[in-house]
Amino acid sequence: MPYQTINPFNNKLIKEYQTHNDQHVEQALSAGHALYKSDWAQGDMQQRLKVLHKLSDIMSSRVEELAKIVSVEMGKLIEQSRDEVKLCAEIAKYYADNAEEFLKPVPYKSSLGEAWVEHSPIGIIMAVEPWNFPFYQLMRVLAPNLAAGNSVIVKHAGIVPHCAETFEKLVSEAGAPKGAYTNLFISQDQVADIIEDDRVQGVALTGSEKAGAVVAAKAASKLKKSTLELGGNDIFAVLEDADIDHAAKAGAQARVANAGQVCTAAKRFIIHEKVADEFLKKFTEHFKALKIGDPLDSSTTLGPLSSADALKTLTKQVEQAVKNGAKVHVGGKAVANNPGNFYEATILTHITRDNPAYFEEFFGPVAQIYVVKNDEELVKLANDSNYGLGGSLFTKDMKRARKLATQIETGMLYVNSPSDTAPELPFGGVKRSGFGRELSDLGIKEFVNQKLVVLTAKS
Ligand SMILES: NC(=O)c1ccc[n+]([C@@H]2O[C@H](COP(=O)([O-])OP(=O)(O)OC[C@H]3O[C@@H](n4cnc5c(N)ncnc54)[C@H](O)[C@@H]3O)[C@@H](O)[C@H]2O)c1
Ligand SMILES: O=CCCC(=O)O
Repeated sequence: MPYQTINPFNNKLIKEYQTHNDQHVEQALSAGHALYKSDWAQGDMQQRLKVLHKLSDIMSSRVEELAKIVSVEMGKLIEQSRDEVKLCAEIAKYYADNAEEFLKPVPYKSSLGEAWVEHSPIGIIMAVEPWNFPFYQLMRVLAPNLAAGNSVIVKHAGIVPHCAETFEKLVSEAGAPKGAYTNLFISQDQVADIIEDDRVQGVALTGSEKAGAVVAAKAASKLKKSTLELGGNDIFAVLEDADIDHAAKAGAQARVANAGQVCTAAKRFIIHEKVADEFLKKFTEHFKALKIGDPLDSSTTLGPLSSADALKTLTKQVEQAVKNGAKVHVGGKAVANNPGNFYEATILTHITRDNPAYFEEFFGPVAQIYVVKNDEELVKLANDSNYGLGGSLFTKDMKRARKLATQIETGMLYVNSPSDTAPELPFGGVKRSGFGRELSDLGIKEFVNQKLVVLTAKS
């Protein structure tokens, strides 16, 4: 697998990276394991939290430089890249400030004696990460695991090596010792070898269903725990009492942010029939007003897809959807005569259940519109999905919103806002969107030994 930086705005190759061989892999495993056995991991956690504080400060002070690396490498609009870097700094600070509280021993009342559960590190965690948030995905794994005392080895996506290398340098500059965080430019076979190694005790993957199934199966074959953050086909439901101006604007943003390449992007718009025409009209206006261009130009509102392959996949998906009866309301093809990976902001209607598009995740600026008569139909359609990641719901009736939120089968649901993320909120899904949680107190407890100690009456 090549590791290359190609600017998606013009498809110019910027740099190719040398891959790591098995000797490099062994060095990473030895360093990570030695660190896990050392006072760094087993001793006072303050030394680790200090590194996270420093990492947060470094990222906060270098937002512009880091954001530019993201935008050039995978095409994210510069303002969104800045937000990603700031979010990383917030996550590092959040765990620096809260990890001690999260990992303090928890007492249990028991007739057997004084009992508590303490939290200790377990060893090396192998992380496999995607390109769509090339710093944030790394921070979601690094921050809680560094705080907990686990060593992290990362295989990032082949199209974001500059981000991968830069993040490793940032962690090192913040004072993390050798072995705390190692980036490897390796193949899928090497990932499998690492997962097999006894020094590795956990596997975290964010990416596609296909990659998740392979990597989790490998982890399971060696009886190792994994967390999977996979794809989504999130709903964006608009009820008849919603503020339609607000919903249409938020919906457009929720579909096209990061050029639509977000796991929790709004993908299936489910609109109550009484407001469907009004919503579609306003939503379409927002799509038509989008301006494609250089992600580094702050007036651009729709950037390129991350790679030529991503553009090819999305183009095929829309063609296939149309062949199976979907109607193109607006957009519907790659932007003509452009050297970059641009796809038109697209709205599809008339998608029936026998259309493959009904169950597929479209990783790009393509919205699907469905119209329903009532809440029962809404819930049925929302839950008729193999995925269950996030979703959002627009209504003024909070009683109805609470009821619907409970009925919809997802790991996350936002009312009157697009899906969002924050260090203190658990992130993850159900069904084929994966299992386990990142961020918050739940995220830091995925890869720790929750060890019971009992001082019995005989002690
Ligand atoms: N739930 C979440 O938090 C979340 C976040 C971001 C992206 N995603 C999902 O990720 C997908 C898009 O990302 P992608 O196209 O880069 O996904 P991908 O699965 O192709 O790649 C993700 C990572 O897995 C690696 N990989 C792929 N197959 C592998 C294998 N067999 N063994 C080892 N490593 C392997 C890739 O090289 C990359 O590093 C979408 O489905 C999106 O919804 C989910
Ligand atoms: O693509 C997945 C991550 C998106 C998010 O955390 O907001």
